[in-house]
Amino acid sequence: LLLYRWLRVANKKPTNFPPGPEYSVPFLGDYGWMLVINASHLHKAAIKLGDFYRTKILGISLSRFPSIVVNDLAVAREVLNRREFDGRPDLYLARLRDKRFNRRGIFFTDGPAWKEQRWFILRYLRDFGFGRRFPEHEAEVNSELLSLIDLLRDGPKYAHEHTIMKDGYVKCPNVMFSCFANSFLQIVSGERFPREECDVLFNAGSNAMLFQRNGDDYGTILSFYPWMRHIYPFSRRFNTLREASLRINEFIQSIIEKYLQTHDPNHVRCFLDLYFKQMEKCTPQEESFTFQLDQLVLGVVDFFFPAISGATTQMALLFERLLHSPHVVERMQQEIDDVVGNGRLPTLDDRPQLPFTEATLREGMRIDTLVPSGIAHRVQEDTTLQGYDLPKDTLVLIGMDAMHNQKEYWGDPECFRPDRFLDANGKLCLAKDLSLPFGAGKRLCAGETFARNLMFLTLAALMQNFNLRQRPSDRLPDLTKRITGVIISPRDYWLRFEPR
Ligand code: HEM
Repeated sequence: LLLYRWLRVANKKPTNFPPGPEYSVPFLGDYGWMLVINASHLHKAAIKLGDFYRTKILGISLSRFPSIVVNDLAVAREVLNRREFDGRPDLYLARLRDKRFNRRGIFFTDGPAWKEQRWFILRYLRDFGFGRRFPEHEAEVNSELLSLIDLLRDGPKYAHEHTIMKDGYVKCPNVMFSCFANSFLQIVSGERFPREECDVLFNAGSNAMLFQRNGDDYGTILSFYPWMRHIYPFSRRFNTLREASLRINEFIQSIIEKYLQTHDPNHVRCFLDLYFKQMEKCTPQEESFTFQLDQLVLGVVDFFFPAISGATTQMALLFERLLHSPHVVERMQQEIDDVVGNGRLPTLDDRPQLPFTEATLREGMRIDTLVPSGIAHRVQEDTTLQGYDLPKDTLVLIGMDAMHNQKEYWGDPECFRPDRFLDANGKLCLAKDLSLPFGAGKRLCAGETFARNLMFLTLAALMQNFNLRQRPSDRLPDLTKRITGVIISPRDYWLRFEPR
C-alpha cells in the first residue's frame, strides 16, 4: 500500500494539466505506456495516446518530468513563438556528448549563455557565407558537387571510397557525407578536406549516424535514470552513444587545435580565429560556460553534426521516395534541362526558375519529417497554454511528424505531391507551405538557410546528371520500415546514379 501510495504521489500530474493517462507505469511514468504502445517510434505512440484522449495537447509524465506533446500545427506555432517555451531540459543524453558531462554547445543549452553563444556563432559564421548568398562559398560548394559527380560517374579512386561504392552502387546516406561536411567546414575553417583525405569525414559521418539512430526523440531512458548506464543492455547503448560523440568531438577538436597553434590575433583567417580572440578576453568556467575551448568544440559540433548526418539523411529519405515516384524525377529533369541545360551545374540564381524542384524538396521535408518530435523544449516559468496550466520546467515536445500529417491542413497528407506548393501558374507559393521542418521562433534551426540551399543544389545537380536505379535484386523500399532515433532515417541502402 505504501508503494502504491508513493507511486501515485510520484506520478501525480499538476492540476489543470492537459489530458493524458491517469495512471502511470511505476518507475517510468507514461514513458512506460509509450514503450508499450510503440517502443520503436515514440512519436507514433504519442499520436495514438493523443487520439485516445481526444486531445491535440497530450499531458504525460516522463518519469518525474511533467511533459506535454503538442500534436497540432497552430498550437505548435504558438509554442515555438513564445519566449516562455524557449528553454531546454537538462537531459543526460545531451550531457553525455561532452567529455566532462557538462552542458555545452547550442542545441541543449539555454539562458543568457546560450543566447550569447548562438548569437556570436551565427553572426560571425555569416561573414564567411553561412546562411546567406556568398559567391566564394557557392564556388566551393560547386567544386564539392563536381567531386561527388566524379565519384558517382567514374567510380572510386581512393581506398576509402571502395567502402561506399561497390559494383557501381553507392551507399546512402554515406555517399553524401564528405560533400555536406566539407561545405560546412569550409565556412568554419576556410578549408575543405581534399578528396584523397575524406576518409576522416566518412568516419565522422558514420559516428554521427550511430548517435542519431541510437538516441531517441525523448532523450532515451538514460535521461530519466542515468544510473541505468551501468546495467546491461542499457550499458551497451550508453557506450555506443558516448563513444560516437567523443569521436566526433575529437575530430572537431583536432581541426580547432591545428588553427589554435598557428593563431595570430592580428591576422584573421577564418571564423575560428574570431572565436579564439574572444576566448582571450574570458576566464574559462567549469559548470556554466563562456567563450572557452570545450564550448567551442561542442558549438562547432552542433553545426557539423546536423550538416553531416541530418541534411544527408533528409536527402536519402527523398531518394527513396523518388524511387516510388519516377514521374516526379522526370518532371524535375525536364525543368532543369529547360532552364539550365547540361553545360554547367544549377546555381542558386536558377532557383526561382526551378519551382518544381524546390517544391519536391519541401514536400520531401514535410512527408518525411526528419525530426519527428522536434528537440525538447522546457517551460522557463509557470504559464498557460490553450487554457491549461503548465508549471515551470514542464518538458515540451513538438509532434512535428503529427502536424505535417494533419488532414485538416494538408487534405491528403499521405500523398507525396510536390504540386501542393505550386500555384495555378506553376510558381512556388510559399503561403501554401505551412510546414515547419526547422521549427520556428528563437529556437529556429540555426542551419535552415544553409541546409535548404545545399540540399537544393545537391538535388538539382544529381537530377541534372543522373537517373536513380536500384540493384536488380532489390524491391522498392518499404517506406514504413524506417528507424526512429533522434531523427528518422532509412536503413542504409545501395543506389546507382546512372549517368543520363
Ligand atoms: C534537413 C535538415 C535539417 C532539419 C530538418 C533541421 C531541423 C531542426 C529542428 C527541428 C531543430 C529544433 C528546433 C527547436 O528546438 O524548436 C533544429 C535545431 C538546430 N539545428 Fe537544424 N535541421 C537541419 C539541418 C541543420 C544544419 C545543416 C545545421 C547546421 C549546419 C543545423 C543546426 C541546428 C542547430 C545549431 C540547432 C539548435 C538551435 C538552438 O537550439 O538554438 N541544422 N534543427
